[in-house]
Amino acid sequence: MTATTRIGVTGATGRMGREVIAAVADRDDCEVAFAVNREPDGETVDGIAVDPASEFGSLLAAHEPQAVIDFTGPESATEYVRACADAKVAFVTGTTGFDDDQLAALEDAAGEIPVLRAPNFARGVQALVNVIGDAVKSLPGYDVELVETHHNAKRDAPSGTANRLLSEIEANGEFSGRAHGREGEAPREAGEIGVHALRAGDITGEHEILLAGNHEEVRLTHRAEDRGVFAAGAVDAAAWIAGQKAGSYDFADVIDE
Ligand SMILES: NC(=O)C1=CN([C@@H]2O[C@H](COP(=O)(O)OP(=O)(O)OC[C@H]3O[C@@H](n4cnc5c(N)ncnc54)[C@H](OP(=O)(O)O)[C@@H]3O)[C@@H](O)[C@H]2O)C=CC1
Ligand SMILES: O=C(O)C1=N[C@H](C(=O)O)C[C@H](O)C1
Repeated sequence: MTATTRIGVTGATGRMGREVIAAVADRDDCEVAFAVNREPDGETVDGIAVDPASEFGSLLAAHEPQAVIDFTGPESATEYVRACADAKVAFVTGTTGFDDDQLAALEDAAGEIPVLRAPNFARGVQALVNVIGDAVKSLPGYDVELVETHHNAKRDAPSGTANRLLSEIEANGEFSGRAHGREGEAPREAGEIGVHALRAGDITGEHEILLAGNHEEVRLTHRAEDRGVFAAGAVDAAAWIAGQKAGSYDFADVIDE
């Protein structure tokens, strides 16, 4: 008999929180231990009662989940990870837009519990992260432009995924800096990476990297067609992290195992 991973869900009434609860229900080896949101109004999601975030600490103590899955905002994720560290519960976050202090808080917690942070839980994006460095290395001197497109309620720009891809690109080529959007009269500077964030409608999430030079172009595109893809990856991560020791992990650790 496989052990059941009991999962606490934050941001439960948000776009991703709802998907996470549905993804947990799709699996035989996981269950929702509890769900919270900032100020729920007696809501339920898929029959699960959503409690106020102010009760998070006492819910951890009462339900003893093996992991928490968080898709909220950087400030609240930082508060949740501290409470998880105090309760010795593993923490998986897909939240993006962390500043350096918030990233340091996640690192601190990772000294006490397993913490997995991934800006994108789609397996296709992980594949893109794996190959983009080689593509850039193979095409030195080519112009690189990144375009990410998301729904009109997304707060952070560029997306967390874009930042992750940009780190890989920068680590594998000679670039002078990032140019965010463009206007005015100057031509493109050699060595800059163009970065463009589009926000429109309910687009789930698209990332495209264009490499152009030598009278040719290469376009590497990932398009998420459904948020369920991200949620399924996050639940895979929670099931995996429950057995890990304290430390910082990313989605590649889950996929590579
Ligand atoms: N890693 C990945 O694969 C993916 C990552 N994301 C990231 O996940 C995050 C959430 O995205 P999404 O679900 O679309 O956003 P939503 O705004 O739809 O949901 C966020 C939820 O978190 C709650 N929340 C926000 N701030 C707080 C707080 N301070 N305390 C308690 N609860 C809070 C919100 O509550 P309220 O309703 O009260 O505002 C809301 O229910 C974003 O950072 C996004 O970039 C998104 C998709 C995939
Ligand atoms: O906010 C979103 O919706 C998404 N956010 C993540 C990001 O910032 O990269 C992942 C995905 O693209 C959807």
